Amino acid sequence: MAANYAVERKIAELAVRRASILTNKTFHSLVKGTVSKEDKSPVTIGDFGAQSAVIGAVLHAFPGDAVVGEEDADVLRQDENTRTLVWDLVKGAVEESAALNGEIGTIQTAEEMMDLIDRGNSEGGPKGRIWALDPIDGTKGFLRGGQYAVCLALMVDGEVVVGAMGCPNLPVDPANPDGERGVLFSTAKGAGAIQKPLNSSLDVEGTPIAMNKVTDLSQASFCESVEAGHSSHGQQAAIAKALGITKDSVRMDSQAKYGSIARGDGDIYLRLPTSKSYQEKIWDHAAGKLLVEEAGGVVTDSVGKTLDFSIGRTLRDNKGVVAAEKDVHQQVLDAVMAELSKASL
Ligand SMILES: Nc1ncnc2c1ncn2[C@@H]1O[C@H](COP(=O)(O)O)[C@@H](O)[C@H]1OP(=O)(O)O
Ligand SMILES: [Mg+2]
Ligand SMILES: [Mg+2]
Ligand SMILES: [Mg+2]
Repeated sequence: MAANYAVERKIAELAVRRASILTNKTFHSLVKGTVSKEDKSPVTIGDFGAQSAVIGAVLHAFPGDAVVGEEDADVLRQDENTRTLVWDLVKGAVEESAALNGEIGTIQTAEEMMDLIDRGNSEGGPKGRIWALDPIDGTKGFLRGGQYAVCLALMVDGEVVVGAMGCPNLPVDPANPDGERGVLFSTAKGAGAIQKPLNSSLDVEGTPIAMNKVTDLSQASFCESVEAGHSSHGQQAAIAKALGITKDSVRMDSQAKYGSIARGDGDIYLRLPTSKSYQEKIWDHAAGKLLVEEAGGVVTDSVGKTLDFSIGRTLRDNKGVVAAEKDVHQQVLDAVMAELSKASL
């Protein structure tokens, strides 16, 4: 029988939830009011804190696993002020989440916190159990008070089998954008995808999510990056035109885009390369890709190749992302390839 990874999925949910408590606190205590300054530290603090909160939980449950995490603790080891700030936040979030989350491993000292952050140093690869972690995905969104996500996935022998994503600023009900915020998405291969409020009690199963069935592509809508440097808005507009799409794109930062289309809030996510040299990172796509697939979608790169998570910390053999409901993915991909063939990238 195929493994169902139910325990890993549960731990991933709890880990991401603990880190989301921390990033939320970081925003409210440090970021607000500093956004206009050229000060990167608030987001850096959130990144470090969230990485230790997640890795601590993952390795408490699965001590033999490896982790590919975006950050390392070099700065914290050198800079005592930043270290103290991060440690205060981590201590607080670990205590606060213990009541909500049950026992997912404490973090006792600042040293232990830094060691946990540095356990994210796996080189990835095709063998064994490797977690991919983006402690704050969408740093620009985080600083704006917009969308960002804590993203965690488990890969086994190079294949993504579990994904969890905390989106603290995403409305629970897309039809009620001013209502409760904070969504936890999770998925496991073959088991579908769910969402639940981030602050749900432990026994809440969550609501299954599914992509919209698109019968007429001209009625579809795109979810795209806010940042023009991350995905070409001009080419996206040309592709929309070729497909007869007239609805405005929904723009948001981070992998919340994958979560949004997975729950039918938007239909298509394109990431169109803006430079030849940028290599997408595995932690920027692993959880989101499985969420979309388990909600009825297909995810490829911009020439139709599957995303290859087995070759290290990056997706260096892939260019861009095309995510859409499975029955229309090919049609969207054809329009993408036609448009990109016009460019000299
Ligand atoms: N030139 C680039 N092209 C594509 N993605 C990028 C580029 N530079 C940074 N990113 C990554 O895009 C992700 C968020 O993009 P978006 O919110 O637009 O989808 C982040 O993970 C960010 O990395 P980083 O986390 O290092 O900032
Ligand atoms: Mg990222
Ligand atoms: Mg990040
Ligand atoms: Mg970053």
